[in-house]
Amino acid sequence: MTDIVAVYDVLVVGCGPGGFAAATHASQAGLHTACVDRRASLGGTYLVDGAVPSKTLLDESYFYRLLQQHKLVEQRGVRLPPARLNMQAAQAGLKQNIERLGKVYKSELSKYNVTVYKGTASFKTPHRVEIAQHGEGGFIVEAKYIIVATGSAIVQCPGVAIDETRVVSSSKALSLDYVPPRFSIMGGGTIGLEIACIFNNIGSRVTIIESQSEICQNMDSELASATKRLLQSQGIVFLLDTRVQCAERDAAAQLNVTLLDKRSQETFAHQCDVLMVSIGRRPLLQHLNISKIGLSEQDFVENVDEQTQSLLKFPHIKPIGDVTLGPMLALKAEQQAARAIQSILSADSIETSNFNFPPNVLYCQPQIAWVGYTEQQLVASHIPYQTGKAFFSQNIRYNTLMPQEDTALPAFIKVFVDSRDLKILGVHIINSDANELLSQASMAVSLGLTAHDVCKVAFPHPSLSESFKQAAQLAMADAGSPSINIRE
Ligand SMILES: Cc1cc2nc3c(=O)[nH]c(=O)nc-3n(C[C@H](O)[C@H](O)[C@H](O)COP(=O)(O)OP(=O)(O)OC[C@H]3O[C@@H](n4cnc5c(N)ncnc54)[C@H](O)[C@@H]3O)c2cc1C
Repeated sequence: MTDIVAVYDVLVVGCGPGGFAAATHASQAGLHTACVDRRASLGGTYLVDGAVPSKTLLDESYFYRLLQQHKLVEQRGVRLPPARLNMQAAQAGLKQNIERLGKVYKSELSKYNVTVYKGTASFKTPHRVEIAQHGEGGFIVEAKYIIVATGSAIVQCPGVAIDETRVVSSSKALSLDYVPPRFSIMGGGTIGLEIACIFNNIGSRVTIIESQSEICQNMDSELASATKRLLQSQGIVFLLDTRVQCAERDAAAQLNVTLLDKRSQETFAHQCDVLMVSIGRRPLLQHLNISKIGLSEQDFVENVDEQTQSLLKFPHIKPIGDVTLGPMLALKAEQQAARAIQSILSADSIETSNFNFPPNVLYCQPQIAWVGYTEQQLVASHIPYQTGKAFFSQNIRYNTLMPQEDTALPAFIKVFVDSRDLKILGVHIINSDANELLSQASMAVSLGLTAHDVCKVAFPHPSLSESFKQAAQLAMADAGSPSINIRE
């Protein structure tokens, strides 16, 4: 067997948000730590082909779209020359930014004395991992604990082969340096909708093909239908209850997509220049050779102690982030990383975080954000609730801001409270700054605050956040329940 080159307390496999957080926590706690990633740049999906490129391009493309709408800007006295878009320059700027942030990851790890290896890790024994580059035989490192933070990969669809030219993944879509005239997306979830907005903003004709009867299954139904109306008003076309059967390229390099209307059971043809497949993501364990140590993918899904992030079969192996069950979000990866390291240091002091209701944001314009129960969930769980809904059109700060596009969709914040004790159960927002507004809502839901608690707090004036307080007040006044019990 190849020699062991180093022995660590903790080896972290994968350096996305989860792996990075695990490595820095471990090293700060005095554990001898190393981290390995197979990509050229650190930062994982999040930095290289996920949140960072999608949010950057969303912002840039929205700015471009606003510049096209002279009337809005001119109302405020600004005169502009016609704006032109250079996608190659936008991509070059994005690449530079990703490289810069990748270097920040690297220098932070070096500051904390974490050894960084570049290569693909695979198990040799439960405590030994081989690190190889380009499929060549590598070297072995040994560790007392191994954190598996290898992330996720896209789910493929039979009959729709991804060639990364005409049929593309989200990673490829986010690196296109041209504007496809017709851009279609298979899947109306958050990732699909955000990328739809980018291409719609820069002038593609965008169609979303969704096999369900609604987009964004995990959203409150009022918010989901408002989102659909909003995006339709911006020009995006939705084909709901429609399934992609196959996609073939013709001699003219056009993509012919065969669609099935689930209601009529009839097939029809759809043409586009690029089709993005965005029907979900699955845990990525492919390169780890887990079968070598007698593990299966099932062990990572079903047989994990969530309190300590440990595999039941091998408690020293701790999966975190997208590779685990539940929402695939960077914040989950980071919180699980902290928990995994805490469990190594002392099983007694593990803090539990509220993962049941992570905050969610769809970064379209205006943004859609939500935390906690949806109305469907409240009804299904038989929880008595009261609702307060405040429109931002009544908010002073909102009225001092640059006018947003006329989307014919009123921006609002909706609060659900438990009728029995006025605990805030869910908050749902449409507003250009919804991501920032959601933080206080998330705090209220996680900490179990009541509408009464929120109303006792002084909010800055004028501020958008005052609408949260107003909605909480309205929820208290919603006389749905006869048995209101205000906690002091
Ligand atoms: C388009 C898009 C937009 C998104 N937007 C958001 C958002 O707005 N907010 C949010 O919270 N989340 C967002 N996400 C999800 C977020 O990116 C993930 O939840 C997050 O990256 C998961 O972190 P992780 O550390 O588990 O894995 P990753 O970030 O995927 O990192 C895993 C790393 O492990 C490496 N690796 C895999 N196998 C091996 C191996 N055998 N050896 C060595 N290295 C290996 C991979 O190369 C990768 O670098 C988005 C995702 C996508 C695709």
